[in-house]
Amino acid sequence: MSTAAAEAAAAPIHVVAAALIDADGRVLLAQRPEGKHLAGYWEFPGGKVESGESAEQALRREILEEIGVRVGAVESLIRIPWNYASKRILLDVYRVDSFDGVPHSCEGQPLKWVPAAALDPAEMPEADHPVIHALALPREYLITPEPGADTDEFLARLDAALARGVRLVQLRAHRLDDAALRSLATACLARVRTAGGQLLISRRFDLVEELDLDGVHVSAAQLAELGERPVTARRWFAASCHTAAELHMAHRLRADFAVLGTVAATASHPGQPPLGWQAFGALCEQSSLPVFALGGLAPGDLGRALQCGAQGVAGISAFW
Ligand SMILES: Nc1nc2c([nH]c(=O)n2[C@H]2C[C@H](O)[C@@H](COP(=O)(O)OP(=O)(O)OP(=O)(O)O)O2)c(=O)[nH]1
Ligand SMILES: [Mg+2]
Repeated sequence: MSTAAAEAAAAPIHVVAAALIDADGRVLLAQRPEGKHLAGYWEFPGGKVESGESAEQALRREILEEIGVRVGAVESLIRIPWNYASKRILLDVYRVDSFDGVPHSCEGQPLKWVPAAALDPAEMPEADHPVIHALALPREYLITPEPGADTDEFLARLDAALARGVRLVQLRAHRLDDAALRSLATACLARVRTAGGQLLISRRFDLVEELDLDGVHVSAAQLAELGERPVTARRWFAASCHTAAELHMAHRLRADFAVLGTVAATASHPGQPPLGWQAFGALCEQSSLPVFALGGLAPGDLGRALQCGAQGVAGISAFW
């Protein structure tokens, strides 16, 4: 193979797609036509970026051509590198909340609106499964500090974070005995659920069903030991990662999202050399999972994280 041919073979097909969301929080899906790759599956409208076009230009063109609406502001949601048997794609998905016109089928493809919470991976292409998770996840992920003796103060801090808008929380309590952990997790769950949020527990996947928690977040060391996904599909399965190999392992074990760090230097992990934003961004781009940036960050770092292709920012002290 010539060098040019090898490069062409190595470059994935850049596909842009829109998660078009209406005022009721429903997402527009289109059915792929007979005779094409992934025929019959329901996809996000979109198509290939043509030469000379930016991703956003391609998105606007494809959406106008396929469903006849003019797209307003767009927000990058997730970029998914994916290998099908017959082709490699980079599925570049944007969230579109504002558009002009009523979507209609311009190319004969059936369309339907589906509530975001009811998107069914079984009827969508495999590359789209991480998009379903990205749509369901917020931009901020709060990880609690290790609880001290004062439970009331801990719960008051949690209430304050929820009042500030936090909706995804990981209870990270490694030093409590089982009885105290069960009791604190139950108290946290009630508060988080009242706020319309979701509670994951650090490491203890054995407690997820028993306490009806929303999921588990495992350490990188646990990830290496697990043979399979430790919770059912209706719970979150998240993993802490620091390297490309760990992100790959998280994907292989069917994790729903990852937390990647340490991005910046932190007082809590002084020995750990930070990745920096550039290396963080490069790892994020290679991963097909939604990835939260962690380590020495504050909620104000969200913009930077999104530029790197992250789902959002995670943190302990600055978020608590
Ligand atoms: N538009 C879109 N394509 C998707 C999604 N998920 C997914 O795997 N794909 C794949 C299917 C195709 O291989 C490729 C999209 O290309 P396309 O729609 O422009 O092309 P096509 O297969 O219709 O083929 P062509 O005739 O245009 O060459 O990306 C998705 O959600 N939306
Ligand atoms: Mg298309």
